[in-house]
Amino acid sequence: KPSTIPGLEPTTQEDGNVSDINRAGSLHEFLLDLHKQFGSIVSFWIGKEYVVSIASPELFKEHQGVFDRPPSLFKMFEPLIGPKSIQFANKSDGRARRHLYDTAFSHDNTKRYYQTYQDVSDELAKKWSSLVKEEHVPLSVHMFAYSLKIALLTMFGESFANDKDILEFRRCYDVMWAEMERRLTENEPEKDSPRAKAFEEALKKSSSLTSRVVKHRRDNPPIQGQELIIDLVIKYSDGDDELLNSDAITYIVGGFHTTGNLLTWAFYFLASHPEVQEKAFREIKKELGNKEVDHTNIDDLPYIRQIVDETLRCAVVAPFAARFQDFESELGGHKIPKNTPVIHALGVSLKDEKYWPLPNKFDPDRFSPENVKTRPPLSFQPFGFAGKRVCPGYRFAYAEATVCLVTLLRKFKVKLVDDQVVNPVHGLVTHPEEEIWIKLEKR
Ligand code: HEM
Repeated sequence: KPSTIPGLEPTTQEDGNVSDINRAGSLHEFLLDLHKQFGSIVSFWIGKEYVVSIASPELFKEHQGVFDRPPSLFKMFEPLIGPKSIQFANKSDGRARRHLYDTAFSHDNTKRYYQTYQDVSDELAKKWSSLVKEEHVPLSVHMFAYSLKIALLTMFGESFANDKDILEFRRCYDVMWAEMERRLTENEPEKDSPRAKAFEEALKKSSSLTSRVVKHRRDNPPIQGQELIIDLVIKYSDGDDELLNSDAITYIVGGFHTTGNLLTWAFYFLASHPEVQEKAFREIKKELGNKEVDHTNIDDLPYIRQIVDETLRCAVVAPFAARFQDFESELGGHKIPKNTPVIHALGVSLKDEKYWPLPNKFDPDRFSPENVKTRPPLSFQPFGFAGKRVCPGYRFAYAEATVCLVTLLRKFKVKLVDDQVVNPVHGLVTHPEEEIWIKLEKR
């Protein structure tokens, strides 16, 4: 045993505890069980690799300065985001990229995206208005269309404003993402199999869409201070097109898949908790009247923020992050062998009964100012917490979700279609197993 950390012996030499993870349904559910059994620091084996997982504010604090991410745990996403993606960049390269790229999502720069959030929200509101009464609406289809359009417009610019390209990108993306999720539990497909070919074709098409945007941005550089993430990636990659494509797709994937799911879960919770929906509506009416939400008044909507926070917690939108150190270290009084991946079990800590009684209950009041004061800040870290490498898009996600919620909730009551069983699937991001169907009533 490489350390004194409690946990599992490998079930088989070859797979370690992979069969146990598959049996649990997902890494998140496996970790929920393991931490319940052994405490806030645990160990297990993925194949022949020894892995540690932590899930408490105290242990998170000890890891707060660690930047490097273990490449092995996210390897299966390499075909989609490319080996040179920021996801895999460590040390000075990773830090330099984050330093540059983060400027696109700084507090000041996020202000300029509000108009896009609003325009795309208005488009969706118009579509909802045109639906017939009692029509069944596929919630995640609508939320993903919304979040993809926003991601492409704000990160790639207006040259991607064409709905045909957005739909084409979406189609490619669905093929690629479905293949990535299959690879979590199945082997890679044979080289020339239909599955492999479909993946390659989708990747080629989406890359050619990206290349067109890059050419357009190179030919029409933005004025200083107006750079989007794509311009900063072009700058950093300095002619390395593989890096350029990798980081461009990483930001689109990071920005659209997560927020699409956040909004899907938010509307699902609101539809199943009409009293919360009414309270949100009253706040919007009282604080904004008919005004749009923007950076000057978003803080006047604390209850909407509570709903977003409770959605991130209760749905566990992103269940984990991870770090490693290339030297022997100590954590929770245990020695950690060098290069051991340490999972930050964000999702396990978001369901810790010590801080979240009845953890599966959706209750935005957990985030009232009085209740927030009773918990350590590291008990709620849905965007990660370590090494100045938290999710770069957290401000973006809050603002995008708020504009969408305000625009739609002030115009519609959202209800669930009866008799649905909604089950979460916890991959790298948590999504519903099947489509969630809603009905709309005009206010
Ligand atoms: C509900 C919304 C979101 C959630 C829950 C979420 C969650 C996360 C988490 C947990 C990480 C790992 C952090 C770590 O390693 O400590 C991460 C990384 C990342 N996120 Fe997000 N994210 C969201 C939205 C976004 C948005 C809107 C963008 C783009 C603007 C984005 C882009 C990224 C990127 C590029 C990384 C990797 C950064 C790096 O390697 O340093 N995410 N996100």
